Amino acid sequence: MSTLPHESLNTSDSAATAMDEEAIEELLDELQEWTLKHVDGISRVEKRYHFNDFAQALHFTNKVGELAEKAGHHPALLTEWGKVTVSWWSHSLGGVHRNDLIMAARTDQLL
Ligand SMILES: C[C@H](O)[C@H](O)[C@H]1CNC2=NC(N)=NC(=O)C2=N1
Repeated sequence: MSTLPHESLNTSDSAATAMDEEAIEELLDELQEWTLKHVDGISRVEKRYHFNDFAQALHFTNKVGELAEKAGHHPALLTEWGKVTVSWWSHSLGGVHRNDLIMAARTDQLL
């Protein structure tokens, strides 16, 4: 069982380094269907969720938005008919932090 969904975000400066790929992949093993992507040279963790129509996809998008606002950590969200793509990375670090994996786990719990 992954502890990720129950962890608090670490916002201290001493924790402000992006994870290397091996460490990210190890944590991704604890999650379902999240993958490591690179966009413009920046790592992110990404998952596509499937729904029956646009309204359900939009509802989920808004729930992710609420989660993000509460945490003060924000994803990229792409809402389409029947699907939502959620991408987490830390803009300030230009890469993936453990916090992003925690947010990924919390996103799964919204379903
Ligand atoms: C001031 C504010 O906390 C920062 O701009 C936050 C907001 N949300 C954020 N979200 C993400 N994913 N990465 C960040 O670096 C980030 N920075």
